[in-house]
Amino acid sequence: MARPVAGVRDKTLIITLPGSPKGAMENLDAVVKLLPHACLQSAGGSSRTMHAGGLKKLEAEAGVSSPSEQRQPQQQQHSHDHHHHHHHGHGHGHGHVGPKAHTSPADRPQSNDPSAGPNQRYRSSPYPMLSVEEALRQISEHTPEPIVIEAPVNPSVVGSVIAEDVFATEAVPAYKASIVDGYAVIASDSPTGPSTKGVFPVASVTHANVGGGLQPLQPGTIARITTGAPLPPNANAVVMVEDTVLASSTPDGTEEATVEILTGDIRPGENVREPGSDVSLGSKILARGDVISPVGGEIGLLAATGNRTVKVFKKPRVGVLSTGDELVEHDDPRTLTGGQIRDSNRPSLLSCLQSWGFPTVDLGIARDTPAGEIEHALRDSLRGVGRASSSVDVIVTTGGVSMGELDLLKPTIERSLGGTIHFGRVSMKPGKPTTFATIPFKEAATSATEGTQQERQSKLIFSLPGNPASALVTLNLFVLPSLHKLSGLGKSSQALASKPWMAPQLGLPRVAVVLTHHFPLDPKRTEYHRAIVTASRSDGRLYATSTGLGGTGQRSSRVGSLASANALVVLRPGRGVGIKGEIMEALMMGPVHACDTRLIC
Ligand SMILES: Nc1nc2c(c(=O)[nH]1)N[C@H]1C(S)=C(S)[C@@H](COP(=O)(O)OP(=O)(O)OC[C@H]3O[C@@H](n4cnc5c(N)ncnc54)[C@H](O)[C@@H]3O)O[C@H]1N2
Ligand code: MOO
Ligand SMILES: [Mg+2]
Repeated sequence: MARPVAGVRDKTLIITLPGSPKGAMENLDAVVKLLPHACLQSAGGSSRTMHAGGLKKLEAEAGVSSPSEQRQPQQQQHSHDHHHHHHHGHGHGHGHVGPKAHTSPADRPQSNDPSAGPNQRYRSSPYPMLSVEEALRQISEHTPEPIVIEAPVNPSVVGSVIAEDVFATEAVPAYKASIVDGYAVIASDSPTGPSTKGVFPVASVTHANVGGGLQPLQPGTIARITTGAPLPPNANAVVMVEDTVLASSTPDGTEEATVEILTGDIRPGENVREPGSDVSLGSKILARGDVISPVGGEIGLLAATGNRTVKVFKKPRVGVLSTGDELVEHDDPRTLTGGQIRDSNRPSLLSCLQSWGFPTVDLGIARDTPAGEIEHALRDSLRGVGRASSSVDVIVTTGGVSMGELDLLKPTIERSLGGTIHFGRVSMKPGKPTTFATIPFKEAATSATEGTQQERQSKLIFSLPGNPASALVTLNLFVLPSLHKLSGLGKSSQALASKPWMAPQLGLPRVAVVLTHHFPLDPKRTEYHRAIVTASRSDGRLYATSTGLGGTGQRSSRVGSLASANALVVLRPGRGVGIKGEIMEALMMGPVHACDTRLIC
């Protein structure tokens, strides 16, 4: 309901906008086309002289460029929100200021309403171009705090982050246990005490799974024992079977009667694990912020200490939706016709998300036409109906975010779902039209920080560009850090404070790599060049080799640029090339290969 308020003081035009980002955008939209004109007027130009041909001169004096100049720098980074489309139409010689008076098509108010006709369609993007860093900051700011759940200790919990310190509910071992197979003995510390060397009657046999009620060991006797079995009362050491020989058998020949121990060097405690010596009862075994890794060590600790469940941060559920009339299921046996293409983004993105350990929901393909199909698919996935059996936390869509008339994601999010688009363009290659939005949604949840009931206010939507390489690169670059934050990664932990090298970072790990050849640079956008990073076996350095150079090698339609790639080399904008031998930053998407440096350099 808010309206922009405007006034002029001296030669300064002052406009106030409402506080909410959505309201500010809408209000700015309403006035932005008039701003150059208003600036010129407030700077002293009269409407009449401007339209009598003095406009160009005044524009030059006021530092406002003409429409043709305006189209050039669209890919530059902008430190503040401003729109481009408002400059279109100047120089057309209209008579009055105000939307109603516009006569030429380019002067008409522009809108993101998909049903708007050609007169009102945007001809330049109204979304400011953000730097990658600013886009990541927006994502971090609008990604909600993680939620705590109690999960069973089993392989499904791998990849989760511990939400509360965990303590041993049982000691390991719970009893005095033998470390070897051999004979439990009563050893002495004293040089004058009885020696373990000699022939001894074998009093009993103890296996690892013996129940209670072991007979105490009498001095002068020994007991056969297996690895891990409890020592009989009185026994304090174990002699390895290798240090003994059979002296005599029972009359029926089925058992040992006496055994000779060949060593006299056995001390009390030898080959014995004291109760709690691996993990003491009540000790802290895992700290808040620790990750339950696929290596198995953390699960092992939880299982060994009697923790049947564990408090972890809930992993976000991610829905993946492809959009576009041209898309055909990748496994459809029919021959493609016309402009049909295989939906490669969905299988590729779902695989990537699953490999990161997140539960996924395949939301299928939503057609651009009939109108409303995309909206319904998004609504269903948020409500947990249709293809999503329960509500998703994050939606990833591909396609429909650029400037085409069937690029419907942005208007659907804003107009139909009441969402807020935090950014709609990023200065990067590939991935320029990447869009990030939040949609209001209420769900009862337990706050990670308070431990109390609170409402999770919004769901996240990442609308990635349809071009396959763009979709996969932006999934890695933008969606992963958000999923990491939602999973509780990076939550403080005392254990981590003492091991700073272990501090988990959000998103892909960053490393320095040596270029094995020249890499071309984009003059304006930061490029995420798909590459294979190998670790040299000889000099301890990492080397990056492109997955494809030349005209089409890194084209954003070429998903093959990601086949065999394990890294994105970050190439800042510039002229010329990144030189062979230069050190650049790379983001690791997969494991490093080991190689012989001579093969690549
Ligand atoms: N006038 C402008 N046109 C374009 C701009 C621009 O700034 N101004 N940006 C270009 C860039 S950069 C990209 S990236 C693409 C982004 O396109 P959209 O996100 O709108 O995606 P679509 O138009 O739906 O499709 C683009 C391309 O990708 C193919 N596609 C879509 N979905 C899939 C899928 N699931 N699997 C495989 N391939 C898919 C689609 O068929 C198109 O070929 O816009 C440029 N245009
Ligand atoms: O920014 Mo686009 O993703 O280059 O093709
Ligand atoms: Mg498009």
